[in-house]
Amino acid sequence: MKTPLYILGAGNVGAYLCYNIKDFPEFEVVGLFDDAPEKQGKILYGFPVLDTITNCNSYLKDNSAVAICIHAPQVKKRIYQKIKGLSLMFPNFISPYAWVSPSVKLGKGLIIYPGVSINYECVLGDFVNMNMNCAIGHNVTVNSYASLAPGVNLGGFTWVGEGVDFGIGACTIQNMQIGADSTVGGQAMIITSFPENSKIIGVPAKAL
Ligand SMILES: CC(=O)SCCNC(=O)CCNC(=O)[C@H](O)C(C)(C)COP(=O)(O)OP(=O)(O)OC[C@H]1O[C@@H](n2cnc3c(N)ncnc32)[C@H](O)[C@@H]1OP(=O)(O)O
Repeated sequence: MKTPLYILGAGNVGAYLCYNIKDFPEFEVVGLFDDAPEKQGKILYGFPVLDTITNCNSYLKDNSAVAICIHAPQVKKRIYQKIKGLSLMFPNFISPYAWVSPSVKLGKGLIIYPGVSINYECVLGDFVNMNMNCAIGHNVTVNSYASLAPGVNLGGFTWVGEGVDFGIGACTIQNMQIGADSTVGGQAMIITSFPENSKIIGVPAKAL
């Protein structure tokens, strides 16, 4: 019997999971939740939008499987804080077309897209998203709620703080530290570490 799955977020990440749910054959999607008024009552990506995320608690029964399908780190964190008191499961959705070294430590609620490679002794916190073709070098730590857009490349021993939002194609050399809640612009090339709440752009990357 398949596990019923509730998807929080009917945007791009939710669409990815709905369209590719066959890659995770143990789950069947019951429906989505989204706070956008225009999405209410619609069928999106083949599944119904059941209600708002604000109202989702009343639908989620004990041991329901839930995927928080949101890119924005702060929004993911806020949603998890709202539902964490319920007895829910937060499975990892790691594409069968990704490569994850067996020595990687995995949190919960991960969404890892096709083409991602993660090398040995990395550590991923909870609710980390990695979009297509990210390449994560050895001994990298990516803390909870961080989101990586397509094609992010992290050098060995990079440390990514909680809630960092990495833009498309951004890179670090080895041993970099990116403070919590920072935003990294598309195509930034990071060659020095940055404190928390930085906005980082350019080649070589500088604080905006
Ligand atoms: C599948 C998908 O679609 S995944 C999503 C892919 N999208 C991304 O990766 C988005 C990443 N976001 C960015 O790169 C954004 O531009 C941010 C977050 C860095 C900056 O956004 P904002 O704070 O709104 O900055 P804003 O657009 O006002 O630009 C401020 C300045 O920075 C420059 N700038 C903005 N982004 C970048 C960038 N990635 N690289 C270099 N310069 C940049 C602008 O040209 C502008 O310069 P100016 O002041 O000389 O005119």
